[in-house]
Amino acid sequence: MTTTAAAASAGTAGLAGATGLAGVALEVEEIRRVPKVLLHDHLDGGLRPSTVIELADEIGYRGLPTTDVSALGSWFREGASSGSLVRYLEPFRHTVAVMQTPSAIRRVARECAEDLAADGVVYAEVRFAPELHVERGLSLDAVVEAVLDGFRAGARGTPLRIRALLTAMRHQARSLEIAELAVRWRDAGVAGFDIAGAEAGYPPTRHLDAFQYIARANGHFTIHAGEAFGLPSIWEAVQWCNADRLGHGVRIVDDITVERDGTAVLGDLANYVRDVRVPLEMCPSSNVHTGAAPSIEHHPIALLRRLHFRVTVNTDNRLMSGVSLSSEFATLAQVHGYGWSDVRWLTLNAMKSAFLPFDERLEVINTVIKPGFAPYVAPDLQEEIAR
Ligand SMILES: O=c1[nH]cnc2c1ncn2[C@H]1C[C@H](O)[C@@H](CO)O1
Ligand SMILES: [Zn+2]
Repeated sequence: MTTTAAAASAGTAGLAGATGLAGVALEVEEIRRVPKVLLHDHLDGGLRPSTVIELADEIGYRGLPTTDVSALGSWFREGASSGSLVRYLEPFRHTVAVMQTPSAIRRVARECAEDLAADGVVYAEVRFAPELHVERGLSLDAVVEAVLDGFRAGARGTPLRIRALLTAMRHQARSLEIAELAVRWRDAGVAGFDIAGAEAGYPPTRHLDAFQYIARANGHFTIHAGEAFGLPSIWEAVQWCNADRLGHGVRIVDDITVERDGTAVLGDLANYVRDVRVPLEMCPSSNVHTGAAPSIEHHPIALLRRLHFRVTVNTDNRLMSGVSLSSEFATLAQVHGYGWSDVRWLTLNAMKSAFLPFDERLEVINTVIKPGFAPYVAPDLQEEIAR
């Protein structure tokens, strides 16, 4: 199912979604071969289980629930499906515990870049919270330096371009400091800023000074919002903080009513988010695991994609959710019938929304993404929706 002929029949970029040839869902191995873009992936949520065990052994960390590689992978995945963001976040204490020295951080970052490149990702923004990696005395700058070193080493010789986003933990009070750190490292591989962690009780406006600092420095930021809390969180992120993108943003569907005949009526906030093309960094499996969506089948991505929101597909935490970007697309293909033109549309959405300079985004689109999908999407289906 990888020929042009097969691709020519592989669905439309239109409203109905699409499957591969004759309703056959795209396979993960095929999806791995097309160029993809990842905007929302946590460094401390994507370690290889074997690396967690080896690093724990090196530093004498005794807190792991098991030292069997396969059992540890399963343990992380099982813990993730808790239906609650707060519980979903608990296992990060183990990955963070083994990422406290420059060599460990460098290794995790290098392997992250290697794994993304092997999955066919050509542009990635990977985020982490520097403040979580200072337990053994590292400075915030040393943490960032180690990550960027690792990214460079892992991406060397591959088509992957990789940048870091610096995350501040929303329940802590270091966001301004982290925003300053992001601006300090902007020319060395840091593309932007973010806040993450438990959402309920910690609204985006709590960190307004950090966002305003980034804005005054002409920088970019995204905000985890509308995942474990609803519209007020999205509204604050967009209208008070002026977020460039929304991490998840799934609860924007609370501002959309679908009539019996399928007609969708958008509220003011949903209209605004769609009108100004606020990119939504959707992470389907993670959203099911944290309870932000009931299932992949009933995930808001289907409606939002149908309504032409600026939807993108992401992994969030490859270790905890047991996914890769290719597997997320394969799951969507299987459950929602997405075909090559849908994968291409979602990929173009992501590249348009990247925190890279405009000319570099255009270069990736024109020299990597469009040629990479050309064998799979018939020319008449390659028209993408404006903006
Ligand atoms: O989906 C998420 N929502 C909120 N916070 C998250 C999510 N995934 C990971 N995090 C947290 C846990 C990590 O330790 C932190 C920095 O990557 O970000
Ligand atoms: Zn996230």
